[in-house]
Amino acid sequence: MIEIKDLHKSYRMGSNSLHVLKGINFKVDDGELVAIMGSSGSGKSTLLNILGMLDGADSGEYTLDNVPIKNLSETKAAQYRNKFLGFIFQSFNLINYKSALENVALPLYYQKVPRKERQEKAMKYLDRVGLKPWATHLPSELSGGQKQRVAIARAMAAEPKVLLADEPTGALDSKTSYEVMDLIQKINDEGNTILVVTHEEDIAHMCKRIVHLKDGVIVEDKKIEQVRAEQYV
Ligand SMILES: Nc1ncnc2c1ncn2[C@@H]1O[C@H](COP(=O)(O)OP(=O)(O)OP(=O)(O)O)[C@@H](O)[C@H]1O
Repeated sequence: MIEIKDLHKSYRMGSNSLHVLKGINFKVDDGELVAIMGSSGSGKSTLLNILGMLDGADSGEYTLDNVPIKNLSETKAAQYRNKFLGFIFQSFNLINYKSALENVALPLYYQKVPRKERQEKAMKYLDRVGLKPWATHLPSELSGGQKQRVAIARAMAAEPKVLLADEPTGALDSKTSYEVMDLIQKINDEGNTILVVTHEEDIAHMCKRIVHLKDGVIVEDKKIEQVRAEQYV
């Protein structure tokens, strides 16, 4: 599904350059649930932004679903991003003046899905995350965990091949974090490929594989026995 080879990324700061990713190699197969761990500044978000096609690498190869992501035009990149990738953020990134249902339907609107189908699909995914009764509510009327579940439904609505989650539990208390991880595990059980950036050990152990970044290189990449979140909710 994902393959990256010798990926490098530097940021320019005045006359200085900060080498953030220093030759990253890894492969993610269909159906994996991977935690990307590392201390602050190790390059996790930089890597996720490149995987999410929100930013480009300086050198190296990135192949997503057998498509080489290099030198794509803005339009093509946006098309691939919408088709292949769903995003989940720490701060939910919901639109405050739109209902839960409208938030979930939004990516479908951008994909020009007809209105009726949009509504049906959005409701289906809202139901999938257990929030059908909250469809007409605004984000301000939802708890943090519910907001993240709406964001997960929104990420899933366009039926992407990969879900990329950047600190999805970072703004939540432990119990709510485990509820969100329970949902992420169940979505993964259904065969979806998911990458989760986290600096929390317990959250990483709820994935099936941990990739550990340190100073822009992968220092460890191991499959693990998954801890199920369900027992803590
Ligand atoms: N747009 C940018 N311009 C310049 N430097 C940047 C930029 N984005 C990130 N950096 C720097 O690159 C390094 C890696 O940042 P990155 O956000 O990828 O780390 P991270 O592991 O995700 O950290 P955190 O856990 O704090 O989010 C940091 O030193 C950061 O200051």
